[in-house]
Amino acid sequence: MSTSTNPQADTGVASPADVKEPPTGAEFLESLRDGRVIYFDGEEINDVTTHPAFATSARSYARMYDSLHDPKRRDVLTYVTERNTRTHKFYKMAETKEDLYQARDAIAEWARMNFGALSRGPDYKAALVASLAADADFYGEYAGNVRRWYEKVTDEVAFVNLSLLNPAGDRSKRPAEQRDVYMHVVKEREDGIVVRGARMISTGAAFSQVTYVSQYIPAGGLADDEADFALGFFLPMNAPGVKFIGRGSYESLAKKVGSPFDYPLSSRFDESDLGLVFDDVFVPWENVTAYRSPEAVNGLFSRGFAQRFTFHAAVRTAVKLDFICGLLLKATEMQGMSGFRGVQAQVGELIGLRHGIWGLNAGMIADAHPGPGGYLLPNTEYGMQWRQIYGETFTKARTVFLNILAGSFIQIPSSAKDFKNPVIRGYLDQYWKASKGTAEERVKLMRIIWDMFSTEFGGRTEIHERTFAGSYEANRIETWSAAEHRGLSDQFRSMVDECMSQYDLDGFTDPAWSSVPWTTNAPVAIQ
Ligand SMILES: Cc1cc2nc3c(=O)[nH]c(=O)nc-3n(C[C@H](O)[C@H](O)[C@H](O)COP(=O)(O)OP(=O)(O)OC[C@H]3O[C@@H](n4cnc5c(N)ncnc54)[C@H](O)[C@@H]3O)c2cc1C
Repeated sequence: MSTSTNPQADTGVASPADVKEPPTGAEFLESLRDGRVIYFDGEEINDVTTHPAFATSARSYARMYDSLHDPKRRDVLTYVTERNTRTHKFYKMAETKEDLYQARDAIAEWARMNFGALSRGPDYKAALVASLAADADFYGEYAGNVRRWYEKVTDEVAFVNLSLLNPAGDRSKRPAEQRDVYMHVVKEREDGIVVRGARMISTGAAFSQVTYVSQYIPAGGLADDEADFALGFFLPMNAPGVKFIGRGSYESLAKKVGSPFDYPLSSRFDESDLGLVFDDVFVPWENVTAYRSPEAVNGLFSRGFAQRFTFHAAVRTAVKLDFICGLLLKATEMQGMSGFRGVQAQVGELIGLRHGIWGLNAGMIADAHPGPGGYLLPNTEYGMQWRQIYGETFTKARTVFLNILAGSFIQIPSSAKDFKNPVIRGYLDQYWKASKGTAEERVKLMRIIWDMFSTEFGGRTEIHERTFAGSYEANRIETWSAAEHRGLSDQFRSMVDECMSQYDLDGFTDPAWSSVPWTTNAPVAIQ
């Protein structure tokens, strides 16, 4: 990898020492050719950089890596660590609010490159490794592994895949009753452990360089007697016995039935969601961060990861809402609707929802609080609220588009080829045009909106935005439990106690009110 002069090490001392630069896009793509096993469409594939289901989306991530070297973007995106490595700013464990502002801007810069479509770039996993490292001592004998993996992932800007959820299986049963499905340890060896079972979904797995596996049991966590399931470890994507099972590819669908003009998002921002099977996989001790410890595994979420991942997600989704607002503004202007009061009210409502997400993110920084290791965590409460409202916000946005654009969605010709046929084009140019825009411009815009909300890619987008950060119920239960743990609920209760202490059966107890004579025959003015 290339080196260059270091202008801005985070030691604060300008140093002429050589900086280890991040991977380029080409180096990133090369790293994915590691022989990993992905089952897709009835076959085993090993090279996602050439396979039609993944290759174009892989370039969207490569572009992000290249941007780390772009002189126009580098200062917004990167900082230089004390190890003299250049990396994305969100890997930094925040010491000041300024660190969080800088992280916000770096996350937003990357998110704008894909219009908020790629939810799990390497920066999302920075939320994970930095929260682990800030809290390394919590992992006891594995603290050294936690620190070493943090440094490795940070210095290499490694794309980490995160797998926390068990397959749907039978939700009425505890993990111990589902050993045949849920991943757990089956053997302890001198040099490591052997694990077996499956995991639900890993977004971005096809493009990741390493997997982190732990456990998240919504709204409660693992019990003490479920230690076989209480594991945390890093694993190379090509570890023997690891099998990934892909869902349908929207990129591949776009290639089969259309063109980038027809599927402008599906065709290049399909971030992939792969199921994971561990077919007796060996994990060496040096990769383990938690072993048979429900306490360590349950702690991951609340002790930093929840705060940092919701911070990342709030920025990414706020950028996405910027884009969605732009789509709505352009579509309503193009079709002569923007002067209608009812339309203005709906556009205004959507813009307001967008403000709400940016505002929550600003609150996460303004009201950041100390977390493990003394590092600053984005505010817990605003992060929890982002989890609750963003899914509904996305669905609301979709509803606004359906209400306003209605039949325009369907008045989209079958493919870009129609514009290339002079006979069809003649009719389209005449009858498919908008009040402000040619037929081609109008269809081009409608195709983005349709892809955002209503293609197979759009359907996946909605379920993703509603639940990737937890189920509807878990998101709300955890807001309640965080309020209990952080003393907020006691504050709420004490306000009620104060109110109730101001009067009793004999009247007001507080002199502010009790000093006024209480007359039961006070006149009631009726007008
Ligand atoms: C597109 C997408 C990408 C994802 N990417 C990732 C990823 O990269 N990594 C990862 O680890 N996970 C990922 N997930 C998983 C995601 O975190 C979960 O889907 C989410 O937490 C919801 O879990 P679930 O579908 O298992 O819902 P469940 O937990 O099954 O809950 C669904 C509903 O069932 C009910 N319910 C379930 N269990 C109980 C119970 N015990 N008691 C009472 N009621 C119950 C509740 O009403 C709940 O709202 C992804 C999900 C999606 C949709």
